[in-house]
Amino acid sequence: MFLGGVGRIMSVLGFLGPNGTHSEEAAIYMNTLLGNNWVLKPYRSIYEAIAAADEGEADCCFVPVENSIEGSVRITLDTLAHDVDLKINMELVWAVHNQLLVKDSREKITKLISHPQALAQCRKYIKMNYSAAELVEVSSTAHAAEVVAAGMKNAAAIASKRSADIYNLTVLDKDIQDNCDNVTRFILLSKTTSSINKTDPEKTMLICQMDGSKAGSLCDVLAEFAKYNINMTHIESRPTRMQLGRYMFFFEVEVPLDGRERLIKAIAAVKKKCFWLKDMGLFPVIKAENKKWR
Ligand SMILES: O=C(O)C(=O)C[C@]1(C(=O)O)C=C[C@@H](O)C=C1
Repeated sequence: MFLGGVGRIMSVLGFLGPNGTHSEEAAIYMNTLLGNNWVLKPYRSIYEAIAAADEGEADCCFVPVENSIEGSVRITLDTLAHDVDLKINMELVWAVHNQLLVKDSREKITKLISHPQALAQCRKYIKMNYSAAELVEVSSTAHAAEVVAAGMKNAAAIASKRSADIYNLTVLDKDIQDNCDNVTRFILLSKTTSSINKTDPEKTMLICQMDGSKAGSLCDVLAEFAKYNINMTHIESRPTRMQLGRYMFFFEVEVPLDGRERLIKAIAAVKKKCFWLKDMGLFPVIKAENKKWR
């Protein structure tokens, strides 16, 4: 927190920088939507943004957790499980529009530079139009735009329209992602579950490890969700980092419309079947208006 222009204490929200990333665009949208006046602070990596919120350098952070084409953002899941003690306050589903940006439109393009997620989201476009181009992965889409703006020869960045404006680049091709339904889920993380958003919670995330050497232990956990009629929206496994072949699970489940009672019972039952369980808190889900939802 720091003192704002009128001497008011303002909250700091960390995001993957530099300015112009999809993360920043989504964070600006959320800031406005919630009527907040948070100061947005760019970090060099998703890990650093999350760590800043955990260590109190930022009050909260806003990071991607899953993309509809490329799947989970593993650094977010792993950091939540292994390195920090944070809660999810809300989820924003954000349409990701990727553009092909150049400094000089007369130059031949032999290099495409972007964040690995964005390169993966545009695979078909790249194959059809730039199959021979070298793919250069960098820390964010906006950083790619920065590099092209700084004069990298024969290079085009895959980044947002906002990046084109900030770094003074030309949009050579619009909406080049493989699917017009390209969306990324972002989560707002902070030390506590607060009343940042007054909307009713719709989901929760649980991270846990069960006895992988015992037959049926995952099935036992899933059976508890089924028993309490709790709908699961996402399941993912990641290494525990302790031993090869040992995994932890990420479950995202819905809060029942008729109340939280069943969910609380289901979580308690699941906990009994796990070595450990991290409850990421209840949170609302907001669909951004930068896409027409079907
Ligand atoms: O590089 C960016 O612009 C980001 O905000 C990161 C990120 C990601 O890590 O998934 C966010 C949304 C898009 O899916 C592409 C990239």
